[in-house]
Amino acid sequence: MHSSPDNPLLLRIVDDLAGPGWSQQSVFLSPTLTEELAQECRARAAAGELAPAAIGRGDRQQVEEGVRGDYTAWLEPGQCAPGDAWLALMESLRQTLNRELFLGLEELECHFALYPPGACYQRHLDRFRDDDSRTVTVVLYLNEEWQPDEGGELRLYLPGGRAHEVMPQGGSLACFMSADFPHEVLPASRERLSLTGWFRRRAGKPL
Ligand SMILES: O=C(O)CCC(=O)C(=O)O
Ligand SMILES: [Fe+2]
Repeated sequence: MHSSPDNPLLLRIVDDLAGPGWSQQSVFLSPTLTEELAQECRARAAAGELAPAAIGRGDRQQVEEGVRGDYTAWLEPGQCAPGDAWLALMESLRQTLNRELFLGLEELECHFALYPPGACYQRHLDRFRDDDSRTVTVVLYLNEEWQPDEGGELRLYLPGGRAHEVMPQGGSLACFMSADFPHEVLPASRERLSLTGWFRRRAGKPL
């Protein structure tokens, strides 16, 4: 798939990542595709295909619900049509980021995440101590008609002690440089669905 240099949403993300390093797009994906992805996530949950998310890596992986209470399943190419449409759009974003910012992003790993009511993900960085390949984080939200009093915000910790909160509204997108922004997911009063991806460089490459 070739990149689409004219997609203004992708160029806005490029500008934001080049500037402050993070981007919030409130209207990123069509309601139709958003709902199809939400249905795929719910179908996988109903089929028992979502697993409690672990923290850490390799043999140090462990499930700690108080730290991270979501359930996840990887999205791979060829699994479902809406998933493939999403991966194609992310491929355009990858190529645009490489062309404009020379990030050298080589691949995307992507999972559905379901947070039951009350689940959270405490403050963390999307990088492992022994692997710095995750370079850009991208989160698409799949929740129809999210209300401000339902919680579940992504809280991004910005330089200078400030924070920015993103409501997990369906079709909206949060994107940030993985190494630079500690963040957390606040508990919500309803189920919270998302599709989270990380653009990776080859492990061990200097930044
Ligand atoms: O769902 C979100 O808003 C962020 C999830 C997250 O931080 C992660 O999976 O690493
Ligand atoms: Fe994260």
